[in-house]
Amino acid sequence: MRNFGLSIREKSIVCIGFMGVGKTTVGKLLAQKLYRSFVDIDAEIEKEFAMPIPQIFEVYGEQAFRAKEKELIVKYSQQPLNIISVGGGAFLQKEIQDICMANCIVLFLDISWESWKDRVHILIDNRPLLKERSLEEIETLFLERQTIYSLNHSKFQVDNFKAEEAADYLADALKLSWEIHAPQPQ
Ligand SMILES: Nc1ncnc2c1ncn2[C@@H]1O[C@H](COP(=O)(O)OP(=O)(O)OP(=O)(O)O)[C@@H](O)[C@H]1O
Ligand SMILES: O=C(O)C1=C[C@@H](O)[C@@H](O)[C@H](O)C1
Ligand SMILES: [Mg+2]
Repeated sequence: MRNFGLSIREKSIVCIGFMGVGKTTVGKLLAQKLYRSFVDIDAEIEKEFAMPIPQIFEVYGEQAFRAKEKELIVKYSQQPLNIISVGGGAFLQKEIQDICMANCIVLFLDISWESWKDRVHILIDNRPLLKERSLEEIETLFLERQTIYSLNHSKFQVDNFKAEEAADYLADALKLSWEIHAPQPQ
């Protein structure tokens, strides 16, 4: 699908960031506030394989997971008016970076390591890449991934925001930027 000519208000918004930062939680709330469709790529992948992510990794391997991740992001990023939450590793793939940067507004949800590490216990069961690692190794992965996420159009620091507050702030900021970008009446 070609989407040349989408205005900034029509472009889909892609939420990127480390596992557990809140892409799914905040992305879903943001979609409600902006009356957009919400797409969670991890959930779409689970639907396609008809099994949860840890099982996909076990049965088909990470490579098959990454291939499906790319296929789905290519599809949804070219549609207008979606809020798309991608998995924490999606932006490691150059083709995904390129297509999202070209077609969408890429929003990096950032969090400090200090805040993130308090969440590890609620995340570990469903994230195969966390299960294999010690806390020190997860911190290394967290820091390495920061470079990947630094490719974005906009960044929001979630540390001191509840999910609902973050979504409210982002919805207001986006609406304001759309007003500013809109052609002014003569
Ligand atoms: N702003 C927040 N404050 C506190 N907890 C939060 C916040 N946002 C999300 N959470 C909690 O953190 C956990 C992970 O959130 P979520 O699943 O949205 O992360 P994610 O970025 O989508 O992760 P993944 O990359 O693995 O898909 C959930 O239990 C969620 O309730
Ligand atoms: O950071 C990652 O590489 C991942 C994050 C999750 O959202 C899932 O996409 C999967 O567990 C891999
Ligand atoms: Mg998620």
